[in-house]
Amino acid sequence: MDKQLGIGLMSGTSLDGIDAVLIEIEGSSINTKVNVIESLTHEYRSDVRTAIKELCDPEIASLEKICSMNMFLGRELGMIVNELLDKAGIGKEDVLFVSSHGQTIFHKPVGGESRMDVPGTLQIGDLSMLSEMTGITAVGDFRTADMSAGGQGAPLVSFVDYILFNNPDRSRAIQNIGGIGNVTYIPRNAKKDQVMSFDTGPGNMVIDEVVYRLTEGKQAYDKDGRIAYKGEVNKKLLNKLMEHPYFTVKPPKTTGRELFGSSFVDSFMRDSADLSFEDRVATVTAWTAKTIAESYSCFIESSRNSIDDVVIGGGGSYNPFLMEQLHRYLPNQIVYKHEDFQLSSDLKEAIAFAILGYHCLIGQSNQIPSATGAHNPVIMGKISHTQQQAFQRLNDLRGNLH
Ligand SMILES: Nc1ncnc2c1ncn2[C@@H]1O[C@H](COP(=O)(O)OP(=O)(O)OP(=O)(O)O)[C@@H](O)[C@H]1O
Ligand SMILES: CC(=O)N[C@H]1[C@@H]2OC[C@@H](O2)[C@@H](O)[C@@H]1O[C@H](C)C(=O)O
Repeated sequence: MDKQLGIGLMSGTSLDGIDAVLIEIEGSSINTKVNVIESLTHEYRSDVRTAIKELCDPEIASLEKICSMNMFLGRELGMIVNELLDKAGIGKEDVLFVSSHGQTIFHKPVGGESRMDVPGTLQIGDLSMLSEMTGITAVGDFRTADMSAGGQGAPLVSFVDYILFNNPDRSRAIQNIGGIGNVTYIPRNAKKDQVMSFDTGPGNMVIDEVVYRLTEGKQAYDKDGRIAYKGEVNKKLLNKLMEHPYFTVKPPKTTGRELFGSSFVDSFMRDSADLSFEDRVATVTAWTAKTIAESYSCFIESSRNSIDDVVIGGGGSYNPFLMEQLHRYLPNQIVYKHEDFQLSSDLKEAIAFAILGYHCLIGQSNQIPSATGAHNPVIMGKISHTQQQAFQRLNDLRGNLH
């Protein structure tokens, strides 16, 4: 089959904005080959970020605002795709698909007591709007398919980590530090069903919120760890933070703003009231690193499993204080960044969702049940065309597949 052009869009839980990447893709599953052609990052305006953050809080979110934001983000995604194509000098008629993660506003991987209280997840940024704005087939809404098969609906990037990092001689933990942290563990020479994955806990989410509050909204994150470097880690508070019940839950497990969002930071602010601004930031940053390292020793390392390499990605890899702490807590592993493997930490998830979307279109499973806890493999994703020509391009590809 020929190489195809596709676009991946990632709007992650840190709410920093939207990453867009134009790729060339060929092959499938473990033989997938990807080449990045162009990319861009669109930062959310602060009013958009605040509005989305409100939608993540069930106490203040309204149905009307969720519906409007779904269409608004679909339009934003469409504008970004059109901008990316202009930048690359490529016309929509040459692009097979755009695959979008969507903006998670709620994620509940485990149900409750009542019959109707089943697991659910919602990623907004409407696919019809995206397809209509671009004239390209849009793919998205991946997580519900995994949940339908009994999975946690995350981490989905595990499928792509297995393709990119599987190695005959090295066992690897691929660690994303976005809003939330998640890891994919790939033993040496792993078969797909030996891959394990789970959310380790907070990524930058708590650091960002603490910085945002203490700078009264002037700073959205601790750029280059500058604030943390000026502080000291408070051991007593660090140990108290480690007592959060999420860290004792066995994988597969996922989390989000529901556990580590506003209410969590409210209690952190109370518990740390007598510390300086810098000490508070240093402590949450060290804690973030420690949760990652301890999740490996509790849930990955055993008499059968060991980790040779840790490969850090996501925005947290740009925070040197956080990276130093990770080195400190992981003395027995070689700690790399995605860039050491010629992959941009910023773009990795957008590339990953392009790969997931492509597999959906060609009808191949794009998920690893042992990673998400699903009982069987599924093809994740939903497809929207809105325009005849977009549908026709996909139909031609499918004709070539047979
Ligand atoms: N130079 C930097 N110094 C410190 N932190 C940084 C730097 N650059 C990025 N970050 C952190 O990375 C975050 C963004 O990370 P990323 O884009 O990986 O998150 P995401 O994709 O939204 O999250 P997720 O993977 O959870 O969905 C920012 O909010 C910030 O905290
Ligand atoms: C529900 C949701 O959006 N989860 C995200 C979040 O952000 C990081 C972590 O928690 C991860 O498990 C997941 O995203 C990545 C892209 C994934 O599914 O692999």
